[in-house]
Amino acid sequence: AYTWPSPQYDALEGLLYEGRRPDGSSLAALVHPCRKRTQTLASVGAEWLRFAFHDSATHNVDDGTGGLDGSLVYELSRGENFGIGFTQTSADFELFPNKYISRADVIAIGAVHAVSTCGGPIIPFRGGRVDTFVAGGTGTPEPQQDIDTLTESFRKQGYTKEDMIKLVACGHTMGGVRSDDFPQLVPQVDGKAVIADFDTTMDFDNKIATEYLDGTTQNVLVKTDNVTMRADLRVFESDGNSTIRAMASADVFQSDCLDVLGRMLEKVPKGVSLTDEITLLPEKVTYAQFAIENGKLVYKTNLRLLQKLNTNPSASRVVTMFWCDRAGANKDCKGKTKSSVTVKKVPESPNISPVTLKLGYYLINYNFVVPIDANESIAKFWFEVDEGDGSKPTAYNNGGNNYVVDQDQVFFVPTLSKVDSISNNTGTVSRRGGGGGEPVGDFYKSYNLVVAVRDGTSPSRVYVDGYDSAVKAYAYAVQNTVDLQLDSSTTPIAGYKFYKGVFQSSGLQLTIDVKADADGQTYTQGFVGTAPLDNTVITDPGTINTDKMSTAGAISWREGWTFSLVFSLVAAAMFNWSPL
Ligand code: HEM
Repeated sequence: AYTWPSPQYDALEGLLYEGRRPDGSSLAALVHPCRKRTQTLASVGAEWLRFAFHDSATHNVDDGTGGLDGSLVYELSRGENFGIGFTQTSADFELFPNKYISRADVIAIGAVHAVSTCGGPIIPFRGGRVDTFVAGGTGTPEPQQDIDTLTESFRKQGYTKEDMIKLVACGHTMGGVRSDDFPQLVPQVDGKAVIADFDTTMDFDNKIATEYLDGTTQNVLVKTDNVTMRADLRVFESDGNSTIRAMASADVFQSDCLDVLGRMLEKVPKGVSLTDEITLLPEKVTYAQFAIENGKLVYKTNLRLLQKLNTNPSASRVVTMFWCDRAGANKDCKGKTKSSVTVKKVPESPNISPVTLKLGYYLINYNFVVPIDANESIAKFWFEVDEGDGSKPTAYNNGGNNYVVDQDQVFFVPTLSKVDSISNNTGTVSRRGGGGGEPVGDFYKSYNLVVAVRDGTSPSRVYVDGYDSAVKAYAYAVQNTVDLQLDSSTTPIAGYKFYKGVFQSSGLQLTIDVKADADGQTYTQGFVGTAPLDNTVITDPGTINTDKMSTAGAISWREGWTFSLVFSLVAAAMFNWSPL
């Protein structure tokens, strides 16, 4: 079962169900709601699904090579990967990989979002795909191929003939053939580029099958006069139309697609093992960290709860964080337990991820900022949600383990750090495995990082391991270690002194592991984001209560009620959104 923290699970779950990076950049918003591109009017979802297929299609069951491994970005000059949709999709995806989410996982999550937002099933997602930086094998099917070649191509990918028919129907229910890419099949209209949709809807539905069967199909790969290019016709009739006939049922269509697309996303090279299925966490702790804000030491975190669509939590709900000190008279809650109510409630639109929306939920974040006395610090925390209706409060305590703060020796201080964009039009970067000489882009980022180290600790080394795979043109990830120096000019705050150093990255999603070697061990704050640094929105810490019991059921107080209610109204106004 899941326990916090599970950095890879947490990261994958976030991109899948929140649809965005921790800093707010949204992947899902590019495709949802089943969007068309402004310029080309192409279905973004169709482009993303095709992208996933073409990356996956190099899987070879005979030697275990290829599959969803991100190799497609190095294979775009091949005839079998023809089309502007691929270039646009690779640009969509390039911002989203990080240390725990490979480029191939982004491609798979993109396909899950695409199918789900256009009305298809929720394809179960497992993560852990491993990226390659070289082009893979060939063998992706092409429309001029005869049925034996097509069948062999799918066999090599690990599919039966029936699977092949299903996959083509499930893929070609979205999008179409472009005059730009296949002018011999689709002529321009009035001198303008067009897309000939495979069926009459943009949706992920059984129309691709029903229209084919009733003879009204507009699918170019069935109808074109250019008989050689009638790949879909050859595929669909290759078993006497029996599979496609079954798929005329809306239910069969959805369940067949769930099955074959699920398997398509799990075609990975031999040796890659995927995670368990990433399911939506009913409660999730995010952004847990020490911080120094307004010259004071605080501990910040966020409890994310699910809320059913079209419902609101009780207006009298009070969400409280409890914690035990790490040192002093109340160490490990031997004396008093501290608590503080949420300082801000932020409901998120269900639209943040089409998957969460389809599951029937939206998310509410309860932010906590609690003042910390460095001499007492914090050892572990948990939450209680009291609906204020007389029912027993619900405890969220990480399955009985509580949320453990593993160390307080070293942490990143965003509010004292800053980032500059530095123009850089001259350099080039080599793309691994070919291409080469890609422009670096117009700028790189220079991060002035400040890290707090507990006074009294005399570290032999304070350093930052940075990782950024969201780099232009799918070049190598930026990966570097920078040693930090004691900054004796900044007065220590709350028992912490500061170290600083500069990290440079041409990427767009730098995360850092902050480390201090001291007392014969390495203290680490892992996987910290570097946005928004000196633009961090600061919320004043809440008030500490020390006289409350810590066990669920024993809480009888209501202070903070008005406080939390006011904040929820402010949050609703600020975000100009309220749950339907
Ligand atoms: C026999 C195998 C297949 C052949 C010959 C084939 C061929 C094609 C061709 C020629 C296009 C038009 C591309 C363009 O104009 O840029 C296309 C589009 C598309 N294909 Fe396939 N395809 C096959 C299988 C699949 C599979 C298995 C999937 C996914 C499960 C898929 C998903 C798509 C999608 C979503 C589009 C629309 C893309 C868009 O509108 O941007 N295809 N396919």
